[in-house]
Amino acid sequence: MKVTVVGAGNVGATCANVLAHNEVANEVVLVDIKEGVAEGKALDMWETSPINLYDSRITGSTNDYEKTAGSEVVVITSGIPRKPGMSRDDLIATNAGIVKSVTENVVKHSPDAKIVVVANPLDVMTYQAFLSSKKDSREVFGMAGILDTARYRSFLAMELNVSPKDIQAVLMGGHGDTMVPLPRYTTVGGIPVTELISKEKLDSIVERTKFGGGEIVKLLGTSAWYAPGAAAAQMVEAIVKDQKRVFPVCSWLQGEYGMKDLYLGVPVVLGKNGIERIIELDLNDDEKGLLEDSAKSVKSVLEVLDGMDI
Ligand SMILES: NC(=O)c1ccc[n+]([C@@H]2O[C@H](COP(=O)([O-])OP(=O)(O)OC[C@H]3O[C@@H](n4cnc5c(N)ncnc54)[C@H](O)[C@@H]3O)[C@@H](O)[C@H]2O)c1
Ligand SMILES: O=C(O)C[C@H](O)C(=O)O
Repeated sequence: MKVTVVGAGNVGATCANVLAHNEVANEVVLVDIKEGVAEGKALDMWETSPINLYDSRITGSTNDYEKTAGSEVVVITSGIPRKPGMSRDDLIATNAGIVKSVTENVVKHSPDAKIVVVANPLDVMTYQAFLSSKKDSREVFGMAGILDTARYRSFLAMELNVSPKDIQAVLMGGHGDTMVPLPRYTTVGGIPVTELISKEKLDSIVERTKFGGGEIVKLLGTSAWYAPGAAAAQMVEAIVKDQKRVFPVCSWLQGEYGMKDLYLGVPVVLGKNGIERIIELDLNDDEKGLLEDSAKSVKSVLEVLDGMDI
């Protein structure tokens, strides 16, 4: 079973490495537009197989989509990352065209693939892939919620000095600074987090989470890749192993949460058919207000996309 990762940069290469290392797929194909980069990184990864003891085959290709034919899942990471001082939305002018052409090539060779979009601005790039793929919306979705929730969970684990494994949380909304971590749906080994931490501390962790991407950009001069690559690989694993994992995923809403014709992060069941079910939580008025603000922010970027000639 084959999985393709398009974009052999920081996120794509990390994702491919996790997929091969964890034997999620027996064939991983890495594609990039830059001559030799995907081949070189794939070869370097394959040379770790005798050390790390895996046998997933990993190969690279410079823009030859024939090699991706018949992929079960395709992860689209191709696109420029932001630099300090930029917002994710500033990337739309370059990335919309890249996502469009890559999606068309992907679908031509793997018409049945589930497509996981990673390029930013995430919610709008996922919509672009949906438009360009002409596929069922349950088969085209975006990765952001697993990453954002992981940041939230990791910050809580540091603060409480507990294992991150024991922290469960829900985070919804767009992948921007208006994302909505939900303390009411956050538990530590089954205990509501609000019983273990002061409101002030929890509020500051929620704020840090919302700006978690920017925190890394400021430190590195480019955006994160270890956690994003691992998060995308976790989505691939849920699909190819039909795990029915419950994750926040950027999904096409058709009335859920009172929203229509919009990609936004919501909890879903992820399995072999892609998004198998959207879970609707009974949000309180404050939570609904925050989700609506986040949707508004995504819609303003969608308007930019609508005005573009790509
Ligand atoms: N959704 C998320 O949570 C999340 C997290 C991290 C990064 N991102 C986004 O993912 C994207 C990639 O980030 P990165 O750090 O890996 O960037 P990067 O610059 O390291 O890698 C991007 C790669 O895409 C390739 N590329 C560009 N156009 C292409 C095309 N038409 N076909 C194939 N390959 C092409 C480039 O050559 C480059 O190797 C960015 O848009 C970034 O903002 C999203
Ligand atoms: O912050 C970015 O620009 C990249 C990504 O969306 C992230 O959250 O790490």
